[in-house]
Amino acid sequence: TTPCDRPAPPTAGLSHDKWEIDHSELVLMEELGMGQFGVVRRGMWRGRIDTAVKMMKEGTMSEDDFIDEAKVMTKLQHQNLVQLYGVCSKHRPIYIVTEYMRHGSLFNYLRRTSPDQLGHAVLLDMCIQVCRGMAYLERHNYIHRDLAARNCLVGDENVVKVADFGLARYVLDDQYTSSGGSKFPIKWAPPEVLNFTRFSSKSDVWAFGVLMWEVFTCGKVPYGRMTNSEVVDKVLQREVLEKPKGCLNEIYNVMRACWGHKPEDRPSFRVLKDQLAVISQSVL
Ligand SMILES: CN(C)c1ccc2c(c1)CCN(c1cccc(-c3cc(Nc4ccc(C(=O)N5CCOCC5)cn4)c(=O)n(C)c3)c1CO)C2=O
Repeated sequence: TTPCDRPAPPTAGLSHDKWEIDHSELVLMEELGMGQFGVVRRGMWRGRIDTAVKMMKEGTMSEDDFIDEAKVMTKLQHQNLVQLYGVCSKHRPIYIVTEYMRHGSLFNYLRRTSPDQLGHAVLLDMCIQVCRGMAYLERHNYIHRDLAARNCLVGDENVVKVADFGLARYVLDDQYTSSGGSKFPIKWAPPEVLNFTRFSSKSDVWAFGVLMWEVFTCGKVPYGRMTNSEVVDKVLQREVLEKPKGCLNEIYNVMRACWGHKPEDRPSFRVLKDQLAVISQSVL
């Protein structure tokens, strides 16, 4: 009998775990930039699906731990999260294959897009989209650990999605992972992270407040040219970022709520989402 008549053996498909992508199904294209783990290129998957492919540079990532985590990450699905499609882990370098976002990072998009195209309604909507993605992660007890405009991506019609959530745990470069390191995201870190590297969804909320400041300044660098140790002193002395020029008081008040000194002083993303929706409907 032809094989298609016989029912597939129960093990069919299990050998190829569904998060495992076959190299032969990917056609690599132009470089998109350089990340924590090395080069990222655009890729075409199965002839028609636009993807971004991170090619893991040796020694940049704890690979086995990540491959275990990839199973969990592929299950995190939301319209404001950059979707992890899967990994090519059968040989080195490992590939991480995700959804492709045409306009690149939110930070660069804010800086290169003219101000008249970025009215306050658009800026607030971008913050609301990031907040929706983060509220989904919060609901799934998933901590980003490096939320910032540089780690969000922009698609068509000003769609914004949160990217690279949870990857900070797999970076091997201790200049990035230790709070004293030159690459640690000090300007997005709350007091309990500066003092004890105690990450939580409430430390993500602090970072979200800084991301809102980045958005409403159209891509300025928080605390300007201050050194990391100057920023640490300011934050521990409860000084916060100033109101962006022209920013509505209601919107700045939300940023300041995200910068509550203690984690319990800060709202959850769930509460933030509702607060931002009210502002969006009433004043804009
Ligand atoms: C540990 N943490 C927090 C990490 C780990 C790795 C990475 C990051 C953080 C963030 C940076 N990063 C990284 C590096 C390189 C690419 C991507 C990256 C870039 C994309 N898209 C684009 C599209 C266009 C352009 C572009 O060149 N332009 C210029 C012309 O006008 C349009 C925009 C750039 N990127 C994209 O879709 N993904 C999914 C990832 C990403 C994001 O993924 C990483 O790979």
